[in-house]
Amino acid sequence: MAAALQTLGGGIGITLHWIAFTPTIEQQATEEQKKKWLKLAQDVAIVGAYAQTEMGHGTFVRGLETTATYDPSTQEFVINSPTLTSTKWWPGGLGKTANHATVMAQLYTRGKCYGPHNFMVQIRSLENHQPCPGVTLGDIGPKMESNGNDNGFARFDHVRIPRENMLMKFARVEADGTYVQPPSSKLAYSNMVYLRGTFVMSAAQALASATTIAVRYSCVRRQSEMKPGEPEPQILEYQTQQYKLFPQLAAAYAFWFASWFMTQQHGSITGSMEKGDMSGLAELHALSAGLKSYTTAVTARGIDVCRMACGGHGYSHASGLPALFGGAAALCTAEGENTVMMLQTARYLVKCFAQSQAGKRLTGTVAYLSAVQPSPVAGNRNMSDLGTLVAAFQHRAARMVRHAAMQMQGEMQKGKAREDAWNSCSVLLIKAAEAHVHSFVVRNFAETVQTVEVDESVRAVLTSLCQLYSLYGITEHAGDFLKDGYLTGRDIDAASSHLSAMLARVRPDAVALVDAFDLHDKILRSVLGRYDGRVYEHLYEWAKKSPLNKSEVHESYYKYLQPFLKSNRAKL
Ligand SMILES: CCCCCCCC/C=C\CCCCCCCCCCCCCCCC(=O)SCCNC(=O)CCNC(=O)[C@H](O)C(C)(C)COP(=O)(O)OP(=O)(O)OC[C@H]1O[C@@H](n2cnc3c(N)ncnc32)[C@H](O)[C@@H]1OP(=O)(O)O
Ligand SMILES: Cc1cc2nc3c(=O)[nH]c(=O)nc-3n(C[C@H](O)[C@H](O)[C@H](O)COP(=O)(O)OP(=O)(O)OC[C@H]3O[C@@H](n4cnc5c(N)ncnc54)[C@H](O)[C@@H]3O)c2cc1C
Repeated sequence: MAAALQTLGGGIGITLHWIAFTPTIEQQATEEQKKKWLKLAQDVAIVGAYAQTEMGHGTFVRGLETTATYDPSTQEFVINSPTLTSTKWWPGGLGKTANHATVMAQLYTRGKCYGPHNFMVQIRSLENHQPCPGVTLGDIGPKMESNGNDNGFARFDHVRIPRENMLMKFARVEADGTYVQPPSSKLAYSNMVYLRGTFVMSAAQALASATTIAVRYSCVRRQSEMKPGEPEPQILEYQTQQYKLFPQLAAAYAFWFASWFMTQQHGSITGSMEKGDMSGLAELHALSAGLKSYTTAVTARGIDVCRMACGGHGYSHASGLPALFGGAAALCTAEGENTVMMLQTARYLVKCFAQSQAGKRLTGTVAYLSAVQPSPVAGNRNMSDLGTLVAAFQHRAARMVRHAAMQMQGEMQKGKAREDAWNSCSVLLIKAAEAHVHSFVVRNFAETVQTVEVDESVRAVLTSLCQLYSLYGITEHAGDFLKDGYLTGRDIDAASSHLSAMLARVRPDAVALVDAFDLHDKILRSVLGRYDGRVYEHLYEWAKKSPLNKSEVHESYYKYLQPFLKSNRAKL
């Protein structure tokens, strides 16, 4: 249904109805409110947008300008866009599709502001789809990609909604205007944590799609001579092609397994929160923010590597890769801009580091920060052993977290305010947080391949993929591992040669590994990645359907080229 609506004809965007609007009702509405709106949303009897971001603010939620002012005399909230920059801007489906929106607005009652809260607002008539009184709507215009989705704008001119339209599972406003505090002010942000977690799977799926396309095409495409006089080889026989694609393939599996962990963590921690135990919220926020940032950034870069590995045809929309890249690029900005998200993870790590310095035993994804020895133990390590590789990534992350935190402490000891010290160390903090997430992904990958219930021959292939992913990470970031002598130059050389061996080891299983994603041609939408491998015939058919080929001589010839040529000839 959603796909049909989305493809029916540009301008219909129902994605956010499913991934943001409906989950917000599920997570932030009272049972009473769910009875009123949840089934309507699930049955698509209403279509919703998640309207949080404004023209002037996306990252800084506490800086949002839209207001929801409680009027006890009528028991209503007045939703208002006081400035141009308060115009809601970007929400998917807001421009032309949605007739409802959850609107994030600064809640005012009894003259006091209680910060951002979510409100259900009907924005279009259910009869004729015209904007409701006081509501101005529109599409924000063409974007880098996903132009079938009507990301829109909305302005509210003192629009009145019933008190009951404030999503009140956590915080409440009583009929007389009394504000009732939530267990945590951050619970209003809970759907962002959820959505960031789902982005890890979106990233895995996007990278799985791109590697499926590029690996399959690399088996169809033959180019050049590896040895004089021999037939042109499949381009996947070139080690450089394997070095481009197999680390991305390994990352797709790594992120797929990380998303399993994220989903399990989200379920267990939100389950505890339902019972009033908020202790897991900070770790859940840090993990979802870090994983979202890390996986989407690696995926966007990885898709472009796959695009380039397909040569000219990779640059054609026939490959499906430019669209995938555009989508994945969106994931780097949407749902929490990647830098800001990684800084959130860094904030948590600095806090945990201080706690471990004070003697607290750390648990969860940061437990290793307490356990890792500060002094490196150099020596000839077995760089093909997964345990050795995991330990190396954890040592690197612990060292970088410690270094960033100590730098910050040093800045504050010099008299800098905490915020200034934070800002002047934020590049170090970002790198430390990235190393932390990278070590989590490696550890989780290793634990998954060792425990997942599969045939031993499959486990062997997955283990090689995990070694490849880890060795690639070590060789790409060698300096981090060499810095304190934890790894030696000989270790790095050993890692490089093991990596080369893993490329050759994975080669025979590469097609099976991408086929295992089980991505139908209809999902891949790629001539290069077709399951039947009949690329060239379908590339020609695809090109012939280009709108430019509707006429043999395009109208632009008569309008522009012909007079231009004629005038130039007349000058000869
Ligand atoms: C095999 C099957 C395959 C099938 C398919 C295959 C094919 C598919 C192929 C590809 C698919 C994918 C590719 C294509 C995709 C194309 C689609 C394009 C995208 C579509 C989707 C877009 C959706 C986007 C929706 C949105 O963007 S909604 C708006 C999102 N906005 C944000 O996220 C705002 C970010 N900002 C913030 O969250 C906050 O402002 C801040 C940055 C966190 C700062 O907040 P604040 O100032 O209040 O906090 P701090 O002062 O920094 O910290 C105070 C303490 O609060 C804690 N904190 C902060 N936030 C949270 C939180 N959320 N939860 C808990 N705690 C939080 C913080 O840790 C501090 O705690 P302390 O203890 O340290 O004090
Ligand atoms: C495809 C797409 C779909 C979207 N869908 C929705 C939707 O459905 N609903 C919705 O509400 N929103 C949506 N958004 C908006 C999205 O959530 C915001 O764009 C995103 O949160 C980033 O905020 P911003 O645009 O204000 O960027 P900014 O925060 O202005 O980022 C600009 C730069 O400032 C930097 N920066 C900002 N703050 C800090 C800081 N504290 N420290 C260091 N650097 C900082 C950033 O790192 C970045 O480099 C969508 C966006 C896109 C691209």
